[in-house]
Amino acid sequence: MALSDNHNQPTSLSNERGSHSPVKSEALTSNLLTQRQYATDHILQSYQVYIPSLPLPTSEAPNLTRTEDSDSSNNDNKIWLIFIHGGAWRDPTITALNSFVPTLSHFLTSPLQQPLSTDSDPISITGYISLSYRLSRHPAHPQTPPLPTTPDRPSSLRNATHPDHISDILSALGFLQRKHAFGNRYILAGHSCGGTLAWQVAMSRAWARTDVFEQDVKPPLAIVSVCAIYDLPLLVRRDKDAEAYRDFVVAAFGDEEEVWKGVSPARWDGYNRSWHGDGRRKPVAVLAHSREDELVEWEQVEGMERCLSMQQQQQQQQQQQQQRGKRRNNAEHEQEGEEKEEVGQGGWDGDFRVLEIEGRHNEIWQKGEETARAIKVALDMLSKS
Ligand SMILES: N[C@@H](CC(=O)c1ccccc1NC=O)C(=O)O
Repeated sequence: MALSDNHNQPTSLSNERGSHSPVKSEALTSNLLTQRQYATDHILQSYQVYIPSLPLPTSEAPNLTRTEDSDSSNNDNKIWLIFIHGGAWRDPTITALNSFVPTLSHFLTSPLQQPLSTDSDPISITGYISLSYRLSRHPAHPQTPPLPTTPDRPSSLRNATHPDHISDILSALGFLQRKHAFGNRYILAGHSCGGTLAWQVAMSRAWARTDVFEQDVKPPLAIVSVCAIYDLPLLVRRDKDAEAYRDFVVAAFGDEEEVWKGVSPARWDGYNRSWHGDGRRKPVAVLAHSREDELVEWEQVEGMERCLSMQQQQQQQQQQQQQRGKRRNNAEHEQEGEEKEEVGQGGWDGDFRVLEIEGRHNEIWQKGEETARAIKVALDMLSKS
């Protein structure tokens, strides 16, 4: 099977989309986005950004420094949306721009942008970002030997291997957190392997070769993973097209199954340590998956659901233990300090939902509607948390 077919011309799909998603709005939406670099070694270390409160750059002064460095109010309810595209860590035809524009269009043209509650200060999105990151090799997209890299000519070669992809995502988040000072006030959304990368941020592992500052990255308030890969060994063990799947996993992660396990979000048992609330809000996740997804099957989301449920149960058990401990302590007139000793070993205190969405794997990012819906669910969960 050619894993790269039928998705690489997203604009040509506009004919199939019907009247609810006019092409014009997508063309307008892409004009709202500006491309920037978060690092300078590779052309793919870039991002697309749209900050509605800022004037757009004019053609006379495209690089004019706007007020964006200081735009991030400390308002707790103003949060950022950061998107990570899919493409099996390697497909150069799925980009930060084309994979995000349909979703962004839905935010900007549908009632999703309306206040979510009757609160005087509802949660709202203050900036939209879509990240690029270095890609692995792809046999269907051969590369002519690129020109040598110089300080003003970053590399364009696609030969990344783990941990380059996650390292770029962490560099980007660190850069953006320093630039816009949004801390943990962001939703990290990703499609397919972009969802995997989003969860790897929440795993907060010291990925080999990542720089120290990247480990200071604050994980998000919410993760929205759409059609995501959660378990690499399970993905490769499938009956159908196993070789094609193995190819892209090996291109990105090498051929050691232990490495595949270590990077799989559904096999991480430390979310309690790596991704917890900030005292005011619990972390929130939406696992959006379609039963029509022909590339990443439903069993992937089931594995992640089991993983998170188990860690939530540990949390509940621990809370019950603490309650019992407190009652005992009260009864025995113990000193306050002792009950604190029981805290810290527990499970994950987050909240998550599996959201069934509709459509085939690539159709979902091409149309954007279901991704926008999943993000809206996360916003609702956040506004109640
Ligand atoms: N278009 C990709 C394939 C792809 O995106 C994919 C295929 C199977 C399962 C998941 C996939 N993408 C996840 O990011 C390729 O050409 O390799």
